[in-house]
Amino acid sequence: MRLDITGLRSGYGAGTVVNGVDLTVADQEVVAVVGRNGMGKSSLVKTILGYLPDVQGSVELDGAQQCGLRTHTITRRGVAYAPQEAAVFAGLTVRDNLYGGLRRHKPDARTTERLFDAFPVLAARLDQKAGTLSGGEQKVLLLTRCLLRDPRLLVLDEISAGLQPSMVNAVTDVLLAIRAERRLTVLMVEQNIDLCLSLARRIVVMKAGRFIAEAFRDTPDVRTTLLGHLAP
Ligand SMILES: Nc1ncnc2c1ncn2[C@@H]1O[C@H](COP(=O)(O)OP(=O)(O)OP(=O)(O)O)[C@@H](O)[C@H]1O
Repeated sequence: MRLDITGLRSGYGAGTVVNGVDLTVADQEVVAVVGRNGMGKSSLVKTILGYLPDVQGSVELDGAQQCGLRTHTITRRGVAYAPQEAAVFAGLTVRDNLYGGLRRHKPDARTTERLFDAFPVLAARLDQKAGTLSGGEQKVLLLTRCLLRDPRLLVLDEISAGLQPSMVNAVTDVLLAIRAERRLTVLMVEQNIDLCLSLARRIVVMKAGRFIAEAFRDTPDVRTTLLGHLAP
């Protein structure tokens, strides 16, 4: 799925937070968005998903306009979103969090096996309440819930936040494998530069609601350049 964003502006009440974003993510491309805290990254992805009410500009998925559509319509078109906050249904079981709302869609068997191999805690605790999982485990529950839906565009907001290093490695491996197998397009907001460089060839830097720089994985010193943009 191709994502085209043009002149996107949004905010909360009178305050503009996303202030003129242009971005194209090609079909099956992975693009990472980095930036310091409060620069509008989460607001950008929430705008794409239809969560913010007052939006100017354009968001197209495979050429079809999404601005003004409700979130459930956008997700039904093949977009899956893992928000920054671990937004699980704490009182429901892990199983119901993973499979609830899937209706007739049957998750791909190979993808399911891969996810349970990577995150054995989910398989082991299918019948326990999701609220009993640790914060990091809840993040991988959200990621797994997204991937079982076989999305065409996966939107991740700081999936690595709160994860221990071994879990970050597992997330990286799973995303690399499933992206290639299921031909996913990925837009990821991320603070972990190493994770960005493992998954994305292109990384854009957001500051005060705009993209101010773009970097490519193969460029010499790209890690240092990106860390420079994140420095206080
Ligand atoms: N619901 C809200 N109501 C009002 N202002 C908000 C709301 N959510 C975010 N903001 C403000 O919008 C600005 C951008 O926040 P946003 O969360 O999009 O940034 P971010 O780059 O994702 O930061 P972080 O990395 O800390 O999550 C901040 O000034 C924030 O306080």
